[in-house]
Amino acid sequence: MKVYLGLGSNMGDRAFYLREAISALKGRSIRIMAMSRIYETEPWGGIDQPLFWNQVIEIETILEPLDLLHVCQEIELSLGRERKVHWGSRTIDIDLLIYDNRVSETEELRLPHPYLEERAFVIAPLREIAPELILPSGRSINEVMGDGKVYPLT
Ligand SMILES: Nc1ncnc2c1ncn2[C@@H]1O[C@H](COP(=O)(O)OP(=O)(O)OP(=O)(O)O)[C@@H](O)[C@H]1O
Ligand SMILES: Nc1nc2c(c(=O)[nH]1)N=C(CO)CN2
Repeated sequence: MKVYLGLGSNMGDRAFYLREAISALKGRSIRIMAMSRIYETEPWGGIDQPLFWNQVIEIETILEPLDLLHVCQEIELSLGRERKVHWGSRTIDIDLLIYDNRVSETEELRLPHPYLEERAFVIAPLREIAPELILPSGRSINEVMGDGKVYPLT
């Protein structure tokens, strides 16, 4: 199944956490198919906190959505992620953005990710690796967040 994951870090060595998270995903029935560049982004959500580094990856996996979520959560924990402030600082956050054409409305797992189209820090890197993507809403990736000002590091 084709899945897009969103990664974010705004604590400590952000490059290290992004790299380690991606390398931890490998081999757990997950293949990395594409990786965006890293984008340095203003915190979204109204909390005053350090700049984020964000990245989106495309993976191929046989894991079911909840199993994949649990793998991501284990990796977050192993990299020192602590749940404190909602939308607050974190060493690493791994979100399931899109899982094939699956829709899920449970509290534990919402697919597609509920804020997908409002977050330039997700849309810009996603557009980089999937420029032809049609989002689950039926809108094309180029129609959404065209005004979001986020830039890759390199
Ligand atoms: N698509 C999804 N990807 C990751 N987690 C999800 C998803 N949908 C629901 N969740 C649930 O969201 C809960 C809270 O996640 P988390 O603490 O990472 O929130 P957050 O990063 O502060 O906010 P956001 O979910 O808006 O990025 C998790 O326990 C998880 O079960
Ligand atoms: N720029 C940016 N802002 C955020 C991010 C993130 O990854 N990048 N994650 C959040 C919690 O989900 C809240 N705000």
